[in-house]
Amino acid sequence: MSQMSKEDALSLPRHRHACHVMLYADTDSKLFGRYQTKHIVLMQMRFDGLLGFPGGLVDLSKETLESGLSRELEEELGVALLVSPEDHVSSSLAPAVPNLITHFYAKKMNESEIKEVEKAAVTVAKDHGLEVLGMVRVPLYFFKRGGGLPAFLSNSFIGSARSQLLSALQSFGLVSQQELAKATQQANQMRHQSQPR
Ligand SMILES: O=c1[nH]cnc2c1ncn2[C@@H]1O[C@H](COP(=O)(O)OP(=O)(O)O)[C@@H](O)[C@H]1O
Repeated sequence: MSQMSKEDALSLPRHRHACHVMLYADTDSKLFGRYQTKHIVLMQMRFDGLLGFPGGLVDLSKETLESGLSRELEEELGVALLVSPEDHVSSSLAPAVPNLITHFYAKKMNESEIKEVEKAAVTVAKDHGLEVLGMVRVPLYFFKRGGGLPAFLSNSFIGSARSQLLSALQSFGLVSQQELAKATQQANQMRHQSQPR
């Protein structure tokens, strides 16, 4: 991923710009009544079967990065979520799409706000069942045989969504560096094992 500042990205004349956001919250909920889950992180299953973050292309002739992202969120999540310039995390050239810059944001909410988003995404969001097949929570824990975060990371992701997720989990302190290294290593093994022979 070739990162650049938001200002440098905005000064490139012929590039298209896409913005995506990681919504997250702290939680006390216990899985099976026993395992502390600590954090909620939202991603979505896209129409193409790939995992990604909510968001999309913005039109800088009509809107700012943040207002374009809020418009996309309204369509995909069914709620008007304000994303501010302070929520910006990184801007990068897209790995496989020419002339595309992806801007990544992260917004911390509380657990009840996240639940409202999940509810609206199913009930009122225009894109539900079409461009977006469903919101998913990222399992941030480990179970035996690679269950949890390693299994989640062994799925297929759109563009740089997987590396955006990994760097955000680390920089916001949601998963330790050591656990992330273990998760990516196990995920790679799982991907390898599931290749057709
Ligand atoms: O979660 C993501 N992280 C990084 N890049 C993404 C993510 N989702 C989509 N992209 C990239 O951004 C481009 C436009 O995104 P998206 O498909 O969400 O926009 P659209 O709904 O406006 O068409 C995609 O072609 C893809 O390369």
